[in-house]
Amino acid sequence: MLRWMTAGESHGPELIAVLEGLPAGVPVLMDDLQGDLARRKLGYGRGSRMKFEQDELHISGGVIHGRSIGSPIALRIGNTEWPKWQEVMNPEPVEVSDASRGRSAPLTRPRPGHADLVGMQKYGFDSARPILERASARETAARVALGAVAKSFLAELGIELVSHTLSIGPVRVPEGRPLPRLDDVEALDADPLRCFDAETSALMVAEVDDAKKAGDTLGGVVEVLAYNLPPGLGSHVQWDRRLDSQLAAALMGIQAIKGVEVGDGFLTTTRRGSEAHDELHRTAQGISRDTDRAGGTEGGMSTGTVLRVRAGMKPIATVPHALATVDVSTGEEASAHHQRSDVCAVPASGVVAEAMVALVLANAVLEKFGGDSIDETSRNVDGYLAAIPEFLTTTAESGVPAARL
Ligand SMILES: Cc1cc2nc3c(=O)[nH]c(=O)nc-3n(C[C@H](O)[C@H](O)[C@H](O)COP(=O)(O)O)c2cc1C
Ligand SMILES: C=C(O[C@@H]1CC(C(=O)O)=C[C@@H](OP(=O)(O)O)[C@H]1O)C(=O)O
Repeated sequence: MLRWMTAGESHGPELIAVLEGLPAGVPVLMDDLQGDLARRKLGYGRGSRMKFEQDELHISGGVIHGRSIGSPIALRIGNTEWPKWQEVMNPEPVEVSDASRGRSAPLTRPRPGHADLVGMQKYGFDSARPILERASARETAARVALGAVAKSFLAELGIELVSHTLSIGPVRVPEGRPLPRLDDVEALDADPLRCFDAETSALMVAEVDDAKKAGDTLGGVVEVLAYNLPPGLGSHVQWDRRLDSQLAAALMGIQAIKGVEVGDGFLTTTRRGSEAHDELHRTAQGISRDTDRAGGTEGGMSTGTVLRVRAGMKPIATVPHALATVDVSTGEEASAHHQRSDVCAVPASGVVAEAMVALVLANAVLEKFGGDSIDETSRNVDGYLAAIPEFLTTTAESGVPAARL
């Protein structure tokens, strides 16, 4: 079983991440992890902090000479902005100097849509600072670094993940466009919105510009695809062993994600049964499906076709044209606090969603196949696949997916 956890505050000295249960022999390379951390900072519409803050990655445990050794992987991501925050966020009781006094002023005008108000009620604070520090999506850097490790494990087994942006606000990729594959990732990352359709991407840029000009923010939908999964990850026998339930929980666990769909999701509910499922056909290579409506799971198990999951992000809560709130220090109506923020962080959420899907899939692979070394896991996968009779095998190209929302 794979377990992971993160710690650290948005303006603290560093983020910490631990991944336990990874077999030995998995490549864990600084370049790969840094590469994904850099991808998470991409995207048109992000705020100024993405430009000046660096992710200072350290591998503190579990890796020797670029390969995992079976012990917990420990990662540390330093916040390069820490010097500015070390008085305000110091774990020791310290005197706050005049230079830091503005930053340490109590935040008493909670932002609707963020964790501020309910966090203050629940944890007994009269300032939103201790709440927003951990509620902030800065924490997703730690999860992306862990996800890069999980992706490396999956890649050793031939499993590949791609994430992309399907919509920003009302601007959507048109129905039916063939979806991106691993070869397209470089082009996707080069696109300002991580959208594979150039025409739609240009409209998305215009939408972000328009929202920014209006002092407003945007949400949208991202999709993660996983290619070359074996059939049978997850299980139908218990609610929490279903692969789709684990994917949904992991995606909903990303800040600001408010909906998850597997395959055609809610669209499926509008169809009749005769048009809702993926019919099976016999071919020379085994069993194939002409459609991919289910998105690669049936009965809570991977079917061996392409996995397709989507996550819907609400618009950023720190709206520059500040929302109405109540100042909790006076009880008076006020405008919510705002200094700076992203206009749109949907492309970054795609990279985070990819990391979360990678962690869930890596866990599901280990649950099914075990292995204390990557060679052992790999042998177990091969043995399982070889034992499936040819007439029951799902062909790799079954149900090639196309864009749908
Ligand atoms: C990558 C990413 C970047 C975000 N950037 C901001 C931001 O700059 N300002 C903001 O108010 N919220 C931002 N958010 C969203 C907040 O973290 C989120 O609204 C907050 O945690 C409350 O959402 P919840 O109700 O889903 O927890 C971002 C979310 C993600 C995933
Ligand atoms: C720091 C990151 O995202 C932050 C997520 C975030 C929020 O409220 O979630 C608010 C912003 O931080 P600040 O309020 O300091 O400008 C974003 O920059 C990051 O993604 O690395």
